[in-house]
Amino acid sequence: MAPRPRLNVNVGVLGHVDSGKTSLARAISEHFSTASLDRAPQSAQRGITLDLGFSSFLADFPDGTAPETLEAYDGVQFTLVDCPGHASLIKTVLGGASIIDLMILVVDANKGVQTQTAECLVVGEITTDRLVVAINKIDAFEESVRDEKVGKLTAKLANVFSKTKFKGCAMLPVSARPGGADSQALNDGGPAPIGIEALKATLMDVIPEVKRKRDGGGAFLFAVDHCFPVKGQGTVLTGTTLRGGIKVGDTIEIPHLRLEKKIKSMQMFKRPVESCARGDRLGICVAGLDADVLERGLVCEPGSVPTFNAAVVSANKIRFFKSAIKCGSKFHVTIGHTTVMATVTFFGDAPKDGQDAMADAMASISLGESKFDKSKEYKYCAELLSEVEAKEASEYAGGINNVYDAPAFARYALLEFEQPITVPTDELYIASRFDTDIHANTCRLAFHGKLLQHMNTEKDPNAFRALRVFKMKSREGSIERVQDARTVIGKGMFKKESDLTSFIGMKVWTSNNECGVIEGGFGKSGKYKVYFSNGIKGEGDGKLVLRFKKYVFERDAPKMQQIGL
Ligand SMILES: Nc1nc2c(ncn2[C@@H]2O[C@H](COP(=O)(O)OP(=O)(O)OP(=O)(O)O)[C@@H](O)[C@H]2O)c(=O)[nH]1
Repeated sequence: MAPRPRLNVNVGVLGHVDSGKTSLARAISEHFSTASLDRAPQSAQRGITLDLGFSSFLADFPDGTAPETLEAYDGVQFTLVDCPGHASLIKTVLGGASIIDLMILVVDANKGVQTQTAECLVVGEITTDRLVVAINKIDAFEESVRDEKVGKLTAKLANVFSKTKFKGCAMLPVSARPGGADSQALNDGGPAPIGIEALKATLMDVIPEVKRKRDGGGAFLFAVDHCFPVKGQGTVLTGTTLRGGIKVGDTIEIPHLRLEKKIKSMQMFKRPVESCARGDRLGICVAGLDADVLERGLVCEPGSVPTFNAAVVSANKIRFFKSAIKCGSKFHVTIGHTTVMATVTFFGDAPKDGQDAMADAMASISLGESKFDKSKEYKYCAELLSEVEAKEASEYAGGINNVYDAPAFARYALLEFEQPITVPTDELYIASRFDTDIHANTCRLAFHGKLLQHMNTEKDPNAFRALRVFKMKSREGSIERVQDARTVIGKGMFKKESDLTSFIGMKVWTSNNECGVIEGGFGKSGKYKVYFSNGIKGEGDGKLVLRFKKYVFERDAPKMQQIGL
């Protein structure tokens, strides 16, 4: 009989430099190993170090307390992903974003919220629904005042978090390493960590949620965090299954190398397995692969990960980012394990047909946060988001966007990458500014979102034709005379030499809000005929307004330069 699988829960451990992330990850694992010393047969399975930055512990259900729903599993394993410095933090966390089930945000009790605490919080908001705050180093407070000091800090932090989607999240005081580096390690008889059991009990709350999340299909996708040769066997790729599953004998692809390999064997927690599922930590063994060619990266079902150099994305500003974000500027865009420079063009939702709807749409777009350069990007609208997976776009805007307390902030962007990238098409991304001119103590994460549509202009020079991003334009003229009950002759909108052909069929409004259609030119002086199918009741003040769309990517779509409403 095949061994039962083990449910794996992935926990990102994030926080400001020196807040004690590694000490905490170690304390949780060490504490467990120490506690399990008298249960020798299992101890080998506990506190296994899976890879640099990855450690783990087995959930401990005292006899009879394991939920029935977990019967199909051979226990629950928590994998702690200790995220180090800032740059790698984003890569590590985004690389595994879809598998991080919850995040422990470590806050130094003596320092409170620091710059990177805020950055980590942003990463958490983007990538996970569950957050537990570990207020570390509480040993630094005298025992007589500890409760009072921790209480005050907790209240302060609760206020900070109340503005995020983690409002009301658990906050637990801990000391991962009482006395700090100067004290003896626990193994050497040093003081025991404080608050670890309570923290672990809180982590256990997430188990039912994780179980539900694991039932996901899709093409196999695997985030490799380590690659090494094993003598006589082949090359082993260790990592986390982001989605889908595979079996021994299946073929996998390393997409950025376009290299396909057959799976010889697989291991989970040091035991051979025949298949795997979403969320599993796994070692995949293949033959004939040079371990040096792949350090971190993706493995997928052959052909399921495309290469492209431009993408339409949803875009949400990160509220801690203080510099201007402008159309045409460049950002570092991190998608999975890939970071590449991209030029960005922002645009908003397309207005609905009709004048008022258009005014509404423009107004809601301009309600966004003030640091965007309003003179430019607010004028851009996209009409084909329905063709650009609008469903996903709206779901996404509805979910993530609310995090930022700016419901009207939903917008989209075109990212033009400096090099082609090979990443899954439904990934999250974060755009950041790592330039030196931005001082390191400000948030460098500028905006984020999800890939909606990808394009490869190297392969298809007309790729932007599908992307109908436009600016709203208007022209004003006046009624020269009413020709009959349904037709007026207008003037003052076009020059004598203008070619009116592209304006034929476009809608024109009177100041009474009656709508007619340009039928064609009239005479040779730039005059035109406007036909009102319902008849024209009155001239109003005699003004005629033409509103039309002018396409932003006209260089690629000359025929779509402008279209009337
Ligand atoms: N007093 C005290 N010191 C602690 C505690 N936890 C960690 N430290 C000390 O804080 C320092 C930083 O701890 P680390 O665990 O390396 O912190 P980190 O957040 O992983 O650091 P980076 O990975 O470099 O960002 C070390 O000197 C630890 O010994 C604690 O509970 N109390």
